[in-house]
Amino acid sequence: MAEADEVFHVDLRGVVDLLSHHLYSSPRVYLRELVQNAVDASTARREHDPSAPATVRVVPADVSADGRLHVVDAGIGLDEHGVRTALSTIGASTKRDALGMARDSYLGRFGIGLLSCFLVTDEIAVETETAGAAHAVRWRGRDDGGYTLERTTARGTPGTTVSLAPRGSAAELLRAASVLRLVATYARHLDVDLVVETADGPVRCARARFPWEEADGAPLLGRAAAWCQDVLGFAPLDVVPLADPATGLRGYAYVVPTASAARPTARVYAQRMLVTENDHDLLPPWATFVRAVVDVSGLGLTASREALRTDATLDAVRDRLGAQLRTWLLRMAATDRPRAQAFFAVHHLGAKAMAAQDDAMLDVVADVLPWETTTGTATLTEFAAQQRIITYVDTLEHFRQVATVAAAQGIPVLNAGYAYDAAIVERFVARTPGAESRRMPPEELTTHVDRLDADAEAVFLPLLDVARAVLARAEAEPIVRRFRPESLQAMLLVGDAAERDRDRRSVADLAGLADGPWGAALASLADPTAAGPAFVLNAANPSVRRLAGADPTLQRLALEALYAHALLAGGHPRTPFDSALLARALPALIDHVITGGG
Ligand SMILES: Nc1ncnc2c1ncn2[C@@H]1O[C@H](COP(=O)(O)OP(=O)(O)OP(=O)(O)O)[C@@H](O)[C@H]1O
Repeated sequence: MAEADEVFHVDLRGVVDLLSHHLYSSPRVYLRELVQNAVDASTARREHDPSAPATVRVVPADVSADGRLHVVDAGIGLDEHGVRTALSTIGASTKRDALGMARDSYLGRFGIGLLSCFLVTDEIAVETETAGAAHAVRWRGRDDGGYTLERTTARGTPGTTVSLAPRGSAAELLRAASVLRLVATYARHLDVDLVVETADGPVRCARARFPWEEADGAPLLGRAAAWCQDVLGFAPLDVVPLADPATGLRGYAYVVPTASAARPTARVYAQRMLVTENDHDLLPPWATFVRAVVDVSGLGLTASREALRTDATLDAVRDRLGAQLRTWLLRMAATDRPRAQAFFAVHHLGAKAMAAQDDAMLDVVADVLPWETTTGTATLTEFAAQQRIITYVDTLEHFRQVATVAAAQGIPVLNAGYAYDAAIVERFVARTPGAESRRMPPEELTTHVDRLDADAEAVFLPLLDVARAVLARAEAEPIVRRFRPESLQAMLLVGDAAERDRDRRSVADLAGLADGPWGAALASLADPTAAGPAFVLNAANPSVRRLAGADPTLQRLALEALYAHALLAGGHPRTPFDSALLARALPALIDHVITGGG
């Protein structure tokens, strides 16, 4: 059989269903599409006749005489041929040029927007007329893909009226209250006279200016902040103007007043019509400290017009906007230190995320951001100026373990326990001539405290024996050292390997497996080289010295209480053994004291 060239067949009902019910996230978009068509028709007419009115009138279903919603424009209209080729052909649009490129002056482009009306109605009626036409055209399209077309008497003025009879479930969306809300959401910034008829008379709804268009002379932050409060619901800490001439983008990035780790959101308008209130692609992911509002003409939209199209242009715009935010931050840090400090106090996480990959930002963070150290608060630059080697611990837990003792001994240790900290320290050192860094394992602190001589240690040997028995299940090794502060009776130092080992035992304890065959399997996972946690008693502390001579029962109870206290003070994760000990240690000690040890 000879090869025949055939074309696809289209199941019209399926296509209409797909493009109306499944493309859009909500039936609310029907009004946006109708207003958009009316605005485009007005724009097209004014290209030939600049004095023509740019008026769009919406008559909600509960206000009109016939119970239907009407959108009336004085736009270019369609003749019979236009109705057949544009309105009755799915995917055809008059808003593209000969090459199929969307024209910048129009909002529409795909030739499917009208179908979104089938989300709220079973039939779309259009009455339309072009300038000087002998007659008008009435078209009715049904959601099964069929339509009728007839000529009607010309009114003598061009324009189009689209009418929708509400479908039961969506009727609410065609009533005045919803229409006003939808118009305020999507269309309040459009440059047309958009009027919604209500029972109380016509309401003018558009022509709102964007905050960057306000020219009332008030300072930038004040006037932009009012808009931000009104639309986004918060008072911004600062405002960063955004502009991208290549895509006609203008906007503001508002610095949010509270710390946030979420991806930055942008409220995006395209040619003044709202696209999305929640875009996550326009700004770089590290810009967690802002929420943006932009209007753009040169970025592609998805077919539902509810999101920016992710493509190379969007990637390039994102980079350029990121550069603008970065420049703003760097300039602020260089020229207005108090403001920069206020910014960093809230947004250190976002700034650190940037600094972890950007050298200029790293310099700012090193210079401005305060870090917690055992010798007080300092910037990285200050700390490095005092210490040749930056000693740091890289978890919060480790810092809690070492902070008191290191502070008392004057050992400078930096808390690099938050996200990005350790990476920033390493990058800073790599960029700073002569600087070095060293990550300190917490158990190393025992080498910074004084050992006792054999005679002094002998006094504590019986106490250490009791401690060993008490802490056998905790597998903590009791030792005695002399260290400052004298007021600290004991500390618990858990190193990396010991931490892993504690986790393993915690699992076994919880599952009740410690003594069965699984216990042996888990035990075999233990790191044989692991130094267990060190429970360090302070020989410089008077209570500990007295405890060395106390009776064994009091020693046992007091040691349990000291261990419990060290656990809490170090903020260590607890094994079930620890929890049980924590629950009983203090009550048992109190009991013992009250009953006089009897
Ligand atoms: N109010 C109107 N006045 C004049 N022509 C209109 C009107 N509404 C629709 N049309 C014509 O019908 C065509 C199809 O409209 P439709 O809304 O389906 O698609 P579009 O606006 O071209 O693109 P998009 O799918 O992006 O909305 C338009 O291109 C336009 O030619």
